[in-house]
Amino acid sequence: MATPHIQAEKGQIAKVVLMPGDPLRAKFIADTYLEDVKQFNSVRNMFGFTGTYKGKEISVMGSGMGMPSIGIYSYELFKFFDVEVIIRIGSAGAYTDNLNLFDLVLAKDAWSESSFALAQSGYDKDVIEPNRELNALIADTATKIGKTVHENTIHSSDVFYHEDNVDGHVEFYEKHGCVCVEMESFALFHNAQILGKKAACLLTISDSLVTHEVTTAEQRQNSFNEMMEVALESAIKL
Ligand SMILES: O=P(O)(O)O[C@H]1O[C@H](CO)[C@@H](O)[C@H]1O
Ligand SMILES: O=c1cc[nH]c(=O)[nH]1
Repeated sequence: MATPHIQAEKGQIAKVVLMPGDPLRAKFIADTYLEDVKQFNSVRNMFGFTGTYKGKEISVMGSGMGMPSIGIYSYELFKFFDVEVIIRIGSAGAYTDNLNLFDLVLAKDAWSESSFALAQSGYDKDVIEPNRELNALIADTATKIGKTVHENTIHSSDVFYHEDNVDGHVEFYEKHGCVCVEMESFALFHNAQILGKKAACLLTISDSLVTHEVTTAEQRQNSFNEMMEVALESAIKL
């Protein structure tokens, strides 16, 4: 049955969903990698598609930016559409010069200042883990297809633009061990845990807060092929 934000019937969404923030990246993945594609959502232009990859049914859907947004979509997918696994595939800003543009990071866990989990379920800690078995599968898949992934703690932030009087990338790296920043995983991992489902987060470095190198908006939409291939090759083993 459709929810306020997803206009699909249960059987139209696969058990495994790949979830970029950008709905146009979801469309790019469906157009580039999936066969027999059917669109299942266009509410608020948050595009969702189901198709097959190497014969396995997979869905791909945008999450929007930030925890309130992915909090809604991931909750509805897990709770009302029987989705079992969500692999977020996002962009991230590097907090260390050990990471270069286009490097892949697999979130070992997500540290956050967000009140999302506290408000949602009373969870009062600031770190949440993804599903460990799913992470092991993704790391193993990456190795098998010749891609390097850095498995580290990430910062899942509520804020894209910080003022100078509060902690910035140096402090997030030194105090909390976060190697890069994105804005959704903490809420995704939380929803997966409270609903007994599985989630992971694979990221491509799109810019560096240390060196100030950046990728373009077009590259962020279309050029994250290595991450997409690791996610797809992992998804067919689930
Ligand atoms: O590229 P996506 O998946 O949107 O991820 C990152 O990019 C957005 C900020 O530009 C935030 O959503 C952040 O998490
Ligand atoms: O959340 C994000 C994503 C990419 N780059 C950043 O600086 N922040």
